[in-house]
Amino acid sequence: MDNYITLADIDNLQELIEEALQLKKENTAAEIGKGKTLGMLFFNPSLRTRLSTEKAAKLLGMEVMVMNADKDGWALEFEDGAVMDSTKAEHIKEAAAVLSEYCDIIAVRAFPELKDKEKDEAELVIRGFKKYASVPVVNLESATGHPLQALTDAITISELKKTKKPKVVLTWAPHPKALPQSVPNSFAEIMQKSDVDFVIANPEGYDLNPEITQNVPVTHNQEEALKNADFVYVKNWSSYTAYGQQPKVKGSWTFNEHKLKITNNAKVMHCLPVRRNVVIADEVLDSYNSVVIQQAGNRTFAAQAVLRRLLEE
Ligand SMILES: NCCC[C@H](NC(=O)CCC(=O)O)C(=O)O
Ligand SMILES: NC(=O)OP(=O)(O)O
Repeated sequence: MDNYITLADIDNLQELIEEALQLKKENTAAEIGKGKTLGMLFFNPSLRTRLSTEKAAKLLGMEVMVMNADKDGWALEFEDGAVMDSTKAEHIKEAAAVLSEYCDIIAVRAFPELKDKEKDEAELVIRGFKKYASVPVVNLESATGHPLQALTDAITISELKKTKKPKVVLTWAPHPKALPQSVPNSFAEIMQKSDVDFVIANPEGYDLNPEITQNVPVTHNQEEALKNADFVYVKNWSSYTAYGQQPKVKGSWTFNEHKLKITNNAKVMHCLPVRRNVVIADEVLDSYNSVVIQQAGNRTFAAQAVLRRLLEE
């Protein structure tokens, strides 16, 4: 593996899932990362990604450096040929090259601004690092994807499934803020690479990028979709068509006990952080059906499997 920027960087998903589960079982420190450094740059907040990736790197024997790039770093310019006479002090060309002098792997989190679809889809930050770094680059959630989260999600489903081909529903839920499509995009992508019966339920106006969802059935009827579900992945996202906006929604989409009862006693997933009683009701999050903590725990092993692949190159 040369980089981990999108799920297309995984050549054999099943193998990577099995490796991660093996790492979970072994839980022993390795030597492969000895003398190597992971540098993580965060342009947005994080709890899980930051700590699970740091833990994963340390389990592999790596040193870790973390920077809150939005607060502590120089404002970066990404445009080629820019005349830098305004607020941006450093160009990505130098920043990525210099980081490559200090780090053996660079990992970056950079959310979308959700104002300009074309700009967000250009993935200037993560692609800028890829272009100008001379070491592997890892996506810690970018404008359009969160592949470490998706790998974790696939690992968790693989661990918990009771049938060969479980029914998995990705359902939209309300949220007070406009959120990225990154998590649902990557989840939809990884489910299409998995042996599952996959359906997406979202209100009108919230269909994800059709280039990502492709032939996945999309329904605007949440209750219909939830019937017989073995796994329900609850997540809010802002509109893709009315880009970054939050069009008015009919009915209640909060995932509560009533919705859970429609399913086949489904395991309930969420990437976290979750707004309780807006996205998912307490009665569900605090029930046996919720696997969000196990899911977050698996972030370590997903990151460990990916970092190990990158170190092996
Ligand atoms: N990395 C996991 C989710 C990150 C982000 N959620 C958030 O920003 C939630 C913030 C809040 O609830 O205020 C998202 O949906 O992509
Ligand atoms: N799920 C996830 O990426 O969590 P953080 O935003 O806390 O890293």
